[in-house]
Amino acid sequence: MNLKLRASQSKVQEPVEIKITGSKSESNRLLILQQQYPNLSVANLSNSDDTVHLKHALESDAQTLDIGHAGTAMRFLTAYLANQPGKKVILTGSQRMKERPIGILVDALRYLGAQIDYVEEEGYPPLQIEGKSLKGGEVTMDAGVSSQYLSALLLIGAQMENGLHLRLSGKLTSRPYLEMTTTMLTDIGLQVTFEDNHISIQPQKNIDQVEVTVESDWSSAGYWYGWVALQPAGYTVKLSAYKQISLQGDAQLARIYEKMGVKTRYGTNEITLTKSQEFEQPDGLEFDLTEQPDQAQTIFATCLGLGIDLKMTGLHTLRIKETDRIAAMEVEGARFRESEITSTSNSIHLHFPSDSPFNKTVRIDTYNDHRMALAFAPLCLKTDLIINDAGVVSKSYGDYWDDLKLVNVDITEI
Ligand SMILES: O=C(O)C1=C[C@@H](OP(=O)(O)O)[C@@H](O)[C@H](O)C1
Ligand SMILES: C=C(OP(=O)(O)O)C(=O)O
Repeated sequence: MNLKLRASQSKVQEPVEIKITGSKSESNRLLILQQQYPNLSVANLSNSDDTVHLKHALESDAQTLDIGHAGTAMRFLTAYLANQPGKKVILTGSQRMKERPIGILVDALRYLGAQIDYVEEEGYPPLQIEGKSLKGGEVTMDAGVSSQYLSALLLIGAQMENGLHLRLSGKLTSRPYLEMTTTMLTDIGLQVTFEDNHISIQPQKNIDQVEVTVESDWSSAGYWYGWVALQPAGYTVKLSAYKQISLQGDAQLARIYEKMGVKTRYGTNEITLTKSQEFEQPDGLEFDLTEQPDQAQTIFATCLGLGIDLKMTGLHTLRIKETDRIAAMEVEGARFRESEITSTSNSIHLHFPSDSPFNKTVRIDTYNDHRMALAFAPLCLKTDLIINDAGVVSKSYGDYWDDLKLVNVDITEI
């Protein structure tokens, strides 16, 4: 499905209210925990494809489980299934999933006694997993490639006879996601400590009855920050259901987007985003996104729209996500207006030699990456925009196109 988007900058009006589905990161952790601790109940689960895939995989008796493009589901299921005696499955995913490394997690699980074999290429899915009752204990893992490997192991930590003592080596990446995991474990009643580079989880097979409500997805809120940033002063939208104190690292969007003129007001379970009257556009911005990797495309598209020079660092995980996101930004970003875009293995620079106009109609590819479509869509405020394979958004935010219609974006299938 290819979509054409047209929009004009809105007059200041009564704010539209958008309700965004639950966080996919919180939901995916809770599904794995719920399977091991049936006393846990969950409200406001994400309706994203990734969460639905994980839920189906956990409920399935099939011998082959295909989790599509869902990276966290792949990593979390690998650890979970490895600790399920009697289970024998092949865990696989999309072609891209077969290119996303998993060796660090498999090595750690094997070290703890797991039976996992590579079906095709060493270090990559698909995996053949024969579940065992793992004893747990001490293990060291490289923390610099993906925090998902660490979270995967932590989620089964308390179910192992000796618990888990995890030592992190290297420079930790995506820290807020790891802290989300340790906090959630503590919140449901498990004993966890996280000091320096050492995380310990005490063994515990059962918990008391507890209900957790998933906060809405802050990564999805990012596209609304981008949308508001490109509007005239005074423009407002309301998003629910959000809290000021969040488990999600992307809640830092409120601080990040102040620099692009968006103010955040926190209400009861909602946030109000307003384009500031006082905003003076900076010539250039610089962000280290080691802790908010999923916002790279969003910030890039906003700066492209506003004409702000941008330097983003800390992007080393982007090359192994749904697509090589640094390469995708470089190629697709260049379609909008004259600019210089350069990159390294872990950074991207956007520079405007002059105040260049937008090309009349722009068509972008999305590379099976939801965040390419989600992040670039607000640029329809600047030019008529055609998004190829726009259905990709369902990986995290399937209601996006309907929500954009609420703010008067004219969307047609072409
Ligand atoms: O644990 C999680 O829920 C996630 C961790 C991050 O991955 P990395 O740790 O690989 O950067 C993030 O990019 C991903 O969207 C979700
Ligand atoms: C990187 C992402 O997801 P995953 O790694 O779970 O596929 C994402 O949603 O941006």
